[in-house]
Amino acid sequence: MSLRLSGVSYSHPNGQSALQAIDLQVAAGEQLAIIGPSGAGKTTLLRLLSTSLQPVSGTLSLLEQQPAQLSGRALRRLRSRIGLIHQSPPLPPRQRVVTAVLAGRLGQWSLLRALLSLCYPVDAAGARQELARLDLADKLFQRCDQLSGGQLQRVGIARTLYQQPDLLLADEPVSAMDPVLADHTLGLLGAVARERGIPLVASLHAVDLALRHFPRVLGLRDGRVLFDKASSEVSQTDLASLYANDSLTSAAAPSHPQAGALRPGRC
Ligand SMILES: Nc1ncnc2c1ncn2[C@@H]1O[C@H](COP(=O)(O)OP(=O)(O)OP(=O)(O)O)[C@@H](O)[C@H]1O
Repeated sequence: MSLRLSGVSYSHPNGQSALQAIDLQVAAGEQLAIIGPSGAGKTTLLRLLSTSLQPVSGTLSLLEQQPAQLSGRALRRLRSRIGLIHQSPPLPPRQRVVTAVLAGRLGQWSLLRALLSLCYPVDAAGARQELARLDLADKLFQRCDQLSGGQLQRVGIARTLYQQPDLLLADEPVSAMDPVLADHTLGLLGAVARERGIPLVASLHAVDLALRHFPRVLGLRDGRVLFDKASSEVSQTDLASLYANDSLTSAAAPSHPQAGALRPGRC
């Protein structure tokens, strides 16, 4: 099993609980979308899976290793095998796109090669190839601060694909893209994961994209798994329960008599 969580809980340092008793298993080659309302814990879960956070309780196993038990060096090696696509990629504004993409392999290169790559692109052809798959080859030598939000998101994706990870994670990877690009990009991520036989786990706000591109969907609400099933089995009732917002519904109730239609079980 590529990824296994047993009874995993996480609270932020200020005491805010974000995840409670999560059980989850994802096998090599599986593709899972995480959906749920704002604040449900989707980003927190992905940060645990990328080892940037540690569970406060429960056990987490990634690529057959338990991050909590690894030495600093072994943890760095594990991290170099996990690719996380960020909603807003943390790219230095003045950095050239080619350098940003090549940085995907910094964790795998020798110190000398990594330093060289920061000064001079050691594999511009490789970076161009990844960018071309995202229709961005013409931006190879442009600066990151000269790109749109959707273009930056694609540079972040090219960087993670260039990394060639064994576990592919994505946090709202297409939130800044138009519908056609979003569809193309999710199709590409799915195809890459399939070709390489690696797991893909992505959080998405666009439920239609999650259901269309992912065979399995996990609904997260208030830090708990509400459902985890084949996308073909996700019902309108599941979605109504997942996204029910009692405070918005009751706030709207006095002036909008129809607001009751938003309540679970009425859709
Ligand atoms: N750094 C932090 N410190 C304290 N609480 C946090 C922090 N980051 C997130 N939280 C809280 O943890 C919970 C889960 O947040 P998380 O960002 O994982 O949700 P999300 O499902 O990704 O939301 P969104 O869809 O809005 O991005 C929320 O209650 C949030 O307020």
